[in-house]
Amino acid sequence: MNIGLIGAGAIANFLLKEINYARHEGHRITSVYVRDREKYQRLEAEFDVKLYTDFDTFLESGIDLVVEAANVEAVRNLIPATIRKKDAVLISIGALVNEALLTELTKLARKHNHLIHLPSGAIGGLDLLQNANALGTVKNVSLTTRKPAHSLIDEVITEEKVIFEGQAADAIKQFPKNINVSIVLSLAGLGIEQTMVRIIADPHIDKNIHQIEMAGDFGEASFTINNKPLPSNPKTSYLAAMSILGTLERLGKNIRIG
Ligand SMILES: NC(=O)C1=CN([C@@H]2O[C@H](COP(=O)(O)OP(=O)(O)OC[C@H]3O[C@@H](n4cnc5c(N)ncnc54)[C@H](O)[C@@H]3O)[C@@H](O)[C@H]2O)C=CC1
Ligand SMILES: O=C([O-])CC(=O)C(=O)O
Repeated sequence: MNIGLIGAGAIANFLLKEINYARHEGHRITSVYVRDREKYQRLEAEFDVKLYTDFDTFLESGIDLVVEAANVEAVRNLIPATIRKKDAVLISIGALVNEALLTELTKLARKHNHLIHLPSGAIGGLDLLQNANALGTVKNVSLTTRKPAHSLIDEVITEEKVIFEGQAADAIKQFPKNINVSIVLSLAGLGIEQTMVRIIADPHIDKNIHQIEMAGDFGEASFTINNKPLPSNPKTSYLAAMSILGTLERLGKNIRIG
């Protein structure tokens, strides 16, 4: 499968190394869409890819699927055109807090017979949540995210500080680079208004910690994910990048788990 990548930052570089160097069977990144060709020119030789700054030409470059690893604006601006022509894997899932965009993408995917894959990113438990809510009987879902203070705020603090408490709908608007996980959790469960989020800036940790609690007629479940950050962008967890790889690997399988 020839993959087209949007973005050339921390997650994109992880994917280029893992897919094109390790030569994952059946997958290869062949095209990368960037806004600044000069800045990323070295990638062409390093990973044997072609860079594009024109999005239509990128979409027509012989790719089978698009992976977005850029930001929420890129999802808003580029994925409607993508989904008319290709399947897509999105990681800046926070963009889907916009219900009009979510509806538009759902309609386009159905009309053009394409799939939108939303990897579980830096969290887990989404299979359990969807199963537990099969009868609509999950009552509460909450996420507490704790990150190193410098990833979240400019202020220097010596004690941990709760910097957000409220609905996922508002959390992603205030922290679009840090809490995409709250939106995939919302989409898997109770929606953006009923999924409650707390964000804590902690000056004493070096991991991105996500704690999920859920309760309903099925019982209760809780998950804590202590994520190592990606060295090239500590806001982003290593697992988030790996979840795209995992999603791509599962595409070709005839047995689906979960
Ligand atoms: N769902 C999840 O669990 C997670 C999602 N994320 C999200 O993944 C995205 C990528 O993360 P990183 O690679 O760590 O960020 P990064 O900041 O290292 O890289 C983003 C890259 O995208 C490029 N970019 C931005 N807009 C673009 C556009 N319109 N077209 C082409 N390139 C564009 C930037 O120039 C930059 O090189 C971010 O939106 C981040 O918030 C990050 C971690 C977890
Ligand atoms: O990588 C993480 O731990 C979570 C993150 O940045 C996001 O959800 O946007």
